[in-house]
Amino acid sequence: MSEQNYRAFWDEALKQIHDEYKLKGLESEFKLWFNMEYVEDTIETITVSVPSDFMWISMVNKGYVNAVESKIAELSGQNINLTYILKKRNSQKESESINSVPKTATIDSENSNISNENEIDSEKKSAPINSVPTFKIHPQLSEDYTFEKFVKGENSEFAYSASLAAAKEPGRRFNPLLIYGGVGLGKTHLMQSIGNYIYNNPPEGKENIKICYISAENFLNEFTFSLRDGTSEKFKNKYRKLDVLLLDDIHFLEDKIQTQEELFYTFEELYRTHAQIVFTCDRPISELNGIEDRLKSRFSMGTTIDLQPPSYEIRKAILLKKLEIKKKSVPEDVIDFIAKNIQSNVRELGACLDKMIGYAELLQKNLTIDIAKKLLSDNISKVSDGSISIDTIQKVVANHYNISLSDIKGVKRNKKIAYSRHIAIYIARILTESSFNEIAAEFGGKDHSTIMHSYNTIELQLKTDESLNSTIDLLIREIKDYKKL
Ligand SMILES: Nc1ncnc2c1ncn2[C@@H]1O[C@H](COP(=O)(O)OP(=O)(O)OP(=O)(O)O)[C@@H](O)[C@H]1O
Repeated sequence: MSEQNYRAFWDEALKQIHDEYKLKGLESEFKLWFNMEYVEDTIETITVSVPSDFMWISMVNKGYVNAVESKIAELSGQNINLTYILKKRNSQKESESINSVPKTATIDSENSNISNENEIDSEKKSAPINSVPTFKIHPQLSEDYTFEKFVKGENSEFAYSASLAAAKEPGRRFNPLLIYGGVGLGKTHLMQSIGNYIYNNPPEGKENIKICYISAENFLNEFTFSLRDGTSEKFKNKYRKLDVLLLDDIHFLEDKIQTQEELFYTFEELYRTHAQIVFTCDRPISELNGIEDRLKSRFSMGTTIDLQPPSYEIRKAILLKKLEIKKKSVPEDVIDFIAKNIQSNVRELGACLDKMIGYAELLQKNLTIDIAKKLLSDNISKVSDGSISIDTIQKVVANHYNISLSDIKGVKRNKKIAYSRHIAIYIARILTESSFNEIAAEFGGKDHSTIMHSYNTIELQLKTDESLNSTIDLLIREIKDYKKL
């Protein structure tokens, strides 16, 4: 079935549902619950964009997604699943700016040995940096995550090569592929690069290749909804017939026994059919708790890659690459300063760079080392100051939210207490070098995945909530001042 055919059914289904709601005087309900936009389709799936993960889960929960699927089935005679991506907030692509990079300020000769361009078949580039019209965008993959945009260093050499090999020969030599390592080191970037490469260079005879990228958390959610809605057959069909499964953050499945069982059978079927399977995890499989042995053995039966933090040279190269992509410039000594001080998390490295660029553009100022020191003081102490204790963080956050210290460490689920606890856990993770397990021990011996969930909740919210950003900045200042007293 061609894209155009499904598109027509989609339009007609939405029109008919809209008419039914109009008739009942429920126009605003329609606007709220059918706020989905068609993106593209494959043989069995239509991808739509929605405003948020929460919105999608509610649409599924309340049966609106099912209503659209049924209407399309009624009109087309085909069982088509809806799947979603998030609506892009604004169309990126800053093509010009006050700081547009002079040609000489892109990756320089000093770093040219770490360019990846020559390693990717010159005639089959999956995602050239300067956007090329032929690059096909997969609805679940970010076009920013390609091999060309990944800076390879000694920390990631094997990870990069194995991922590229898996992408070139899916389902063959590196299958399954497991990439593990700390937060923000590029696991998702490599995983999605594999997806983007295969999507743009499918093996012969596989032009309609079925690729699915999903976080383990969303896999679990979708599976749970399918059980509740009696659509588990549909779920099985969707995942067991894939050509490529990219499952991110499998540590999330600790103690989720039923989902593990489903994943086990999905794995067996995909492996049998030579589908390419890629997993990421925040630690070695041997350190996962609450995962069945048979699944652990499947996770690690192929190639396992340990992604380490990058060296200073690579951090600098990553910053330069990001500037090249954004077509921006920042003075070399400022780049040096960021690369020297932000050591363990590439995501934070990028965030610091964005902060500097944003400042320079907003105030139309030239960046200097002094401005950099001031602007990044919070980030820098996050990694260099090992003297802040979790106890101090708990006290300051508890005091800020006017709750007791025992509550912040305890198990009460009252909204205010649980939220303050999430924030304290998030700050503990970024201000100290404690692992999730160490933080768990300081919060009354909670499960490590509970701590990770708290961290992820706040991290996600920070992406869209400006006032939470200010609150966290304020708390960090209070914590540092507390330390000085
Ligand atoms: N070697 C690299 N070259 C270029 N960019 C990189 C590199 N490593 C990481 N990044 C960038 O850092 C950011 C974080 O990477 P990513 O999300 O892949 O990390 P992760 O290991 O999956 O993190 P998490 O543990 O939080 O899931 C992304 O913007 C990614 O593009």
